[in-house]
Amino acid sequence: DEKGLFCYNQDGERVCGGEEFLHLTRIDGKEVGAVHKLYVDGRNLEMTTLSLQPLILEIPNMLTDEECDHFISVAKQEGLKDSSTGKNGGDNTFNILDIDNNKQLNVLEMRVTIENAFDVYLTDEDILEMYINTGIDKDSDGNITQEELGRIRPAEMERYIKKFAQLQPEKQSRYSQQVWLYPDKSVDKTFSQVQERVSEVINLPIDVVRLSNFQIVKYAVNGHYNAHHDSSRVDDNIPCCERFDTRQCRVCRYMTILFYLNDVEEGGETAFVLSENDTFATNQVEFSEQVNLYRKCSDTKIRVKPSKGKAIVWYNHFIDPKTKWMGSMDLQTLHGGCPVIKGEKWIANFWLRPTDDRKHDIERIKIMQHKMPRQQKTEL
Ligand SMILES: O=C(O)CCC(=O)C(=O)O
Ligand SMILES: [Fe+2]
Repeated sequence: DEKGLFCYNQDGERVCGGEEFLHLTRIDGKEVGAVHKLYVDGRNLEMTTLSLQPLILEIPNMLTDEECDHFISVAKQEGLKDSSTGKNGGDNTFNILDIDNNKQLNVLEMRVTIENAFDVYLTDEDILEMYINTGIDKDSDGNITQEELGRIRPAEMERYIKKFAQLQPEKQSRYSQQVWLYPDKSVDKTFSQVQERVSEVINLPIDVVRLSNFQIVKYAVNGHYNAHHDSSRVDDNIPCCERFDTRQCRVCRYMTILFYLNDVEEGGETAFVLSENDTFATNQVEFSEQVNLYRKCSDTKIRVKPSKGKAIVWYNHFIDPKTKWMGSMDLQTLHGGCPVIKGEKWIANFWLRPTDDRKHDIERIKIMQHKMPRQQKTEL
């Protein structure tokens, strides 16, 4: 029945309609500390507003202990691999960031150059040590001239930095292991059940919730993830990666639902770097020391403590008032994972992936519905 294709829950009622019916929703967080009580899947849940700018909501016990254990065991079965941010050289070229344009690199400029090219966060001491070990700073003045830079080949530099990052993995921007689960289909009962629950709790149509990916991440001691955005700025010239399979595409994730799968003995909070009253330019912060949660975690105002089964939810994008679909990115969602101090930390990232192209997303949903007949709740 074409007319009943798209359904969502409204005040506990399931309502369905045609294409024009499908829309994105955004929860009204009301005020910080506001608690919204829910009864879902036979359990009482509470959703608390942690912040309005950016909008962050917390739902303790959204997953049961059994569900958490299940996801960890599936992840272990599939096998976890070292995470990477995809920004770690590889082509033996990199941009030299001579910020003051004086044709030489001071220690700060070298630090930023390396961060940008290899995603490795060195201290000033590490950089001076590199100068000594590679002999690049011929006159030992701490400044690298063009001539001195010419003494080292990019490949050699890359090898040095990579070796360094291997020996001190906490200096990478992201130090964790991960695995993607259930690409496209929700063959796993627990997973489809969780999708249904997410749809009810955040009041988003199940079909939109199913446009998602699911990633399990494990952090050991010192594991962390520097502050970043989960999505990207809207850019009409670059399509979302879901729309065209081109190399030049951007990651588009309307929402993030982050589940904590275990209790962490110490550390491992999720930190939001830009909160409520910060009026400074978010563009600047992205490239400042503040993103370096490995060193700066205790400076952040909003820090969420992991707790088994808890979910935190935030909206990486606003809703476009015209299209009622995914609008501009909320720059204040800049966040990351603080270093684990004791124990290990397991999380599941559940990324909702509508793009800024509503028409195309409707096609994606139709294809998905066609491939995967809607399961009845009683079968789950
Ligand atoms: O580990 C955390 O608390 C945050 C993880 C995160 O931001 C991510 O995986 O994108
Ligand atoms: Fe993230």
